[in-house]
Amino acid sequence: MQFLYLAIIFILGLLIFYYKLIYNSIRDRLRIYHYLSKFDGPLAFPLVGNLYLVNIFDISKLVDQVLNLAWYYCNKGCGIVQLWIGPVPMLAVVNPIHAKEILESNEVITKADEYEILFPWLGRGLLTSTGDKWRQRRKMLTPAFHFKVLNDFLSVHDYQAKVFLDQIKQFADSGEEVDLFPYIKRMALDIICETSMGATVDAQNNHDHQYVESVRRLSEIGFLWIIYPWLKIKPIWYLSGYGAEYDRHLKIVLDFTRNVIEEKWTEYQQYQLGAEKKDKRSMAFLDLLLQLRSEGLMNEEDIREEVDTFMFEGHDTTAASMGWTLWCMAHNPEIQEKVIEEVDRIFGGSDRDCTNEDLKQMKYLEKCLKESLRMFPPVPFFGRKVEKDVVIHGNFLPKGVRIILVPLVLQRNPLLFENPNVYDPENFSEEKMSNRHAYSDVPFSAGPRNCIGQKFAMMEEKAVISWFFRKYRIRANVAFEDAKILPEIIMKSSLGFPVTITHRMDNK
Ligand code: HEM
Repeated sequence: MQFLYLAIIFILGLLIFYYKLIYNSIRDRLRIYHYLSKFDGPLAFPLVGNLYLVNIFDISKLVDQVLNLAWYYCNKGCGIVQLWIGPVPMLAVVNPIHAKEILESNEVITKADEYEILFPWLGRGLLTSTGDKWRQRRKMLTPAFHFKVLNDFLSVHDYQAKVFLDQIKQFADSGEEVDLFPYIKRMALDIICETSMGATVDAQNNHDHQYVESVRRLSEIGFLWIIYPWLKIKPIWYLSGYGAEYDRHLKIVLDFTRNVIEEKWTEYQQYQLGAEKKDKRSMAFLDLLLQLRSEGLMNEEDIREEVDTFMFEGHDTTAASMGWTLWCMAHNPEIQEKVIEEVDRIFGGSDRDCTNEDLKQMKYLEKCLKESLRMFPPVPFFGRKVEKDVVIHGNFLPKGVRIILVPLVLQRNPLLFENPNVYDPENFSEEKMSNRHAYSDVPFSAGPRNCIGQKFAMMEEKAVISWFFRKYRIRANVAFEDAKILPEIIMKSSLGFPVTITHRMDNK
C-alpha cells in the first residue's frame, strides 16, 4: 500500500514538474489536428492512421497503392492532402503549383524527422542541416560543383566507364543474361569515391569490399526505420536486431571515411609545404574541403559529414538512374538506335575520351535520361518540417507539421503527362516542356534545397551511357512492367536489371 502511495506521489511530482512541457506538447498537437482537419484526405484511425490502406509488408505494391490514392485526391482538385503514417500526421503535396510554392519557400527548408536515421551517418551535413548552418554550408560548397571542377572529373567518369565495359564484356561474349545493377553500382561507387575523396575502393574489381556492403545495408535498414513506425522505439529497434546491425555497418563506413580524410589531410599539409605535387586525377571535392579546414572554416568532423553526404547522395542515385535508363533502352530498340546514331555522330566510332563539348552535343541522350528520371526518380520522397506557421497557396500550414512530396505522384500523373507509363523521351521536347508546369518533374527537387550534384550526375550519366552504346547493344527478356519499383531510401528495381548485351559488330 505504502508503495502505491509512493508511486502516486512520484507520478504527481513528475506531472507537476513537467506540466508545462506536457501542456505545450498537447496544445501543439491539438493545434496541428485542428488545421490538418481542414485538408481533404482518407479516413484515418487512431494509431494505424492510413496505414490500413496499403500493404506495408509488401513494398513492391506500395508504389502503386500510394499513387492511386494521391491521384484520386488530385483529380478531386486537391493540392495538399492530409495523411497519417500511423500516429504521425503529414501533409502530402500532390499538385505542381503547391510543390513550387513549398520548394521555393525560404522558410520551409528544415528536413522532416524521417531524416533522423541519417544523422549518425551524415551528421548535420548539407543534406540534413537547416537554418544558418545549412545556408553557410551551401555557400561554402557551391564552388565544389563549379563547371571547371566538374570538367576535371570527366577523366574519372571515362576511366571508370571503361572498367565497367571490360567487366561486362564476358556477358557480351557469351550472350549470357546479366543483372547489370551490381556492376553499375560498383562503378558509381568508384566514381564518387575518387571524385569526392580522391581515394579508391576499387569496388569494380573488389566485389566483396566491406564498405560497399555496409553502404548497401545502411540504406536498406534506414528505409525500414522510416516506414515501420515501431522501429523508432529504441528497445524495439535493438531487439529487432536492426539497431545493432545498423551500428555495425555505420562503424565500418565512418572508420573508412575518417581514415581517408586523415591520410589526405597529411598529404595536403605536405603538399602545402611543397613536399610533393599531386596528380590532377586526385583533385577531388575533398581537396576543397581540406582547404576550408586549413582556413579554419571547417573542422575534421564537418569534412567527414560532407564527404559522407556526397558518398551517400552521389552514387546510389546515379546508379539507379543509369540502371533504369539502360532498362528502358533494352525495351525500346528504336530509341536505343537513335542514341547509338547520336553517339556515332559525336565519336565517329573512335575510342577517344569524352570531352565536355561531346556531352553538350548529347541532346537526345539527355532527353532519354530525363525521361527515365521522370518514370523512375531515384529519390522516392522529400520531407520538410514546418518550423513557423506558413501559408502556401492560400492553405495555412501550422508549425510542427511535416510535409511530404513524392516525385512519382507528379511525374506519373495522367493529368500532367499523356501516357505517363510509356517511356517517351519526347516528353522532354522543347514544345512539351513549355506546355507544362515546370514543377511537374522534380527528380532533383527544386528551389533553394535542390540537388547540388545535379550537373555532376548528368555528366556522369551521359559519359557512362554514351560509352556503353559505343560498344554494345542491349535487350531484355523480361517484360518492362515486371521490374517493380522498390521504394527504399533510393528507388530500386525488384528484379535488378536483367538484360542481354551484344557487341556492336557495326562498330568493330
Ligand atoms: C540522378 C542522381 C541524383 C538525384 C536524382 C538526386 C536527387 C536529389 C534530391 C531529390 C535532393 C533533395 C533531397 C531532399 O530534399 O531530401 C538532393 C539533394 C542533394 N544531393 Fe542529389 N541527387 C542525385 C545525385 C547527386 C550527386 C551525384 C551528388 C553529389 C556528388 C548529390 C548531392 C546532393 C546533396 C549534397 C544534396 C543536399 C543539398 C541541400 O540540401 O542543399 N546528389 N538530391
